[in-house]
Amino acid sequence: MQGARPGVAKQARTASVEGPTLRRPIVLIGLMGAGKSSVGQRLAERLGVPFADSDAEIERAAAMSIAEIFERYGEPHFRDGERRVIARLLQEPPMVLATGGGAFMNPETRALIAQGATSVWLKAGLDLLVSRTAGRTHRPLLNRGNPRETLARLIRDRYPVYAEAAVTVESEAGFTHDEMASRIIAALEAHGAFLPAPRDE
Ligand SMILES: Nc1ncnc2c1ncn2[C@@H]1O[C@H](COP(=O)(O)OP(=O)(O)O)[C@@H](O)[C@H]1O
Ligand SMILES: O=C(O)C1=C[C@@H](OP(=O)(O)O)[C@@H](O)[C@H](O)C1
Ligand SMILES: [Mg+2]
Repeated sequence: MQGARPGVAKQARTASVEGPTLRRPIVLIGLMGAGKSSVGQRLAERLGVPFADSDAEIERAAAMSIAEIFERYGEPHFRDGERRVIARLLQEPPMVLATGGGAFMNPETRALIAQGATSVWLKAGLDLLVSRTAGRTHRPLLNRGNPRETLARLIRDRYPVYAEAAVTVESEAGFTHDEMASRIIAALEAHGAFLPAPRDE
């Protein structure tokens, strides 16, 4: 496996010096605006592992934006691609994977994540989600109707399912991206998501 992916090789080389080694991939779940993509990137840097975002992977594979995929092929087509992309990424060496907000609602994806990864729910309240998604047009579900009402409905529908995540971290206003990454690392430590550091003697 050595050298298979630069980020993983770096993690293996530096684990005892720089930081903890992941037992399994970390999968970030939560609603639109919770910080999965941006905090996930920071978290991966801090852990010295690769980062992937299922939305970005789908866009790259389809060579079009998510909004275009929804418009041209419909949401079910997007969901199918999302399920396949996540299944593929979970085969790779441990990384931080940010998913799109709907991914964990798929029972097959949820089962794969439960078997092969540590899921982290970035749990945020309605006001924060509304403010962090306002003025952006790349999320098709929020481009129609009233975004606050849509997000409130998604909280009702999805939070009972997101609650199945292995770890929950509250995403609150006032915490920077880096502070959120620190909170996630602390929660992962408490959960036992890292291998014990090798002893020097
Ligand atoms: N802790 C934070 N502090 C400040 N801004 C944040 C924080 N977390 C997320 N954001 C911002 O909120 C927006 C949505 O975040 P994003 O990572 O795209 O969320 P998600 O992937 O969960 O939809 C982005 O502009 C991001 O920079
Ligand atoms: O919640 C959802 O169903 C969606 C969330 C989006 O990702 P983010 O949660 O990263 O915004 C993206 O996958 C798509 O627009 C659908
Ligand atoms: Mg995202």
